Amino acid sequence: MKIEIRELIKDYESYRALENINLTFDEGIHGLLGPNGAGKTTLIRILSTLLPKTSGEVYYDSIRVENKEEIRKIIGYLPQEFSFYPNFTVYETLDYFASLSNIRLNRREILDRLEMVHLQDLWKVKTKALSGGMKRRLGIAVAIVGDPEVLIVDEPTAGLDPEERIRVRNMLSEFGKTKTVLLSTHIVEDIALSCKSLSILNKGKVIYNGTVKDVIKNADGYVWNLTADVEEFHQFMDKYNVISSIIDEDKISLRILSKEKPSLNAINISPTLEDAYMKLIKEV
Ligand SMILES: Nc1ncnc2c1ncn2[C@@H]1O[C@H](COP(=O)(O)OP(=O)(O)OP(=O)(O)O)[C@@H](O)[C@H]1O
Repeated sequence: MKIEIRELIKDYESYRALENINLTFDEGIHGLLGPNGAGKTTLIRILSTLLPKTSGEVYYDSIRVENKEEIRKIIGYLPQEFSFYPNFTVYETLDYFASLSNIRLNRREILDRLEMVHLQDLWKVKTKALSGGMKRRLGIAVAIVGDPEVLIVDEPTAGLDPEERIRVRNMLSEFGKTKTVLLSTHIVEDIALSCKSLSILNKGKVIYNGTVKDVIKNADGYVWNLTADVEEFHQFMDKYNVISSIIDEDKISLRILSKEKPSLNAINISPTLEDAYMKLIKEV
């Protein structure tokens, strides 16, 4: 299913949170990346019919986003913050949310869905006993309970340990094979490892829209590695965008974003998605 966003504007009273957004998403996983306050949650809430837009158009194929009832049948949404009844079991939780969406599932179907998110062995466990990652996976099961065409997820891996992050990413990849998935995050690595395309938002505007590969190419020639002593380190920090610094005995190894070579001993290195993202955000 295709999501088409045209000239979208969102104002919170006098504050413009989204400015002329034009984006199109179809099957596969699309990343939405941006610093805090960029407007990602605002965009996602508009796409999920939870927030009215100020102007512009949003279509799911030919259905307008104003048609809330129809859209809610098409999308599954996993917000950043959510909670379950603590004394419900995993099984009861999924059963309950399915019935809220007027979806009738038999026992086998509920267990099958729990298997999709690798929670089948925990079906009898109360949700209050689940870890953060397990809760997030149950959240995904709830979001996809109606087998939606589109899945919208806001920061699904925040606060998870590396193993759970991989699990959640793999689950989204599996779903994205045939459906449209919109993944909002500020974790650059999640995008690098799972998304076919990427939109970067900053201060309410789209500052990049394209493939992960192309945005990395944009940063070619801009990333430098050099070593400095403590005094030089402070000078570099004042003058350049320093992406990272690692102390190695009495020297400091720096990763710097710069159009020009920052020092004689600087070596040009291949950019990562994080470098490319920082280059755009810092307007280097
Ligand atoms: N209800 C509101 N009233 C006024 N301003 C708001 C409201 N909600 C959000 N904003 C402002 O709109 C801007 C975009 O917020 P939004 O939550 O969409 O950003 P975000 O990219 O999702 O950030 P985060 O990663 O911190 O959630 C921010 O400056 C925020 O302060």
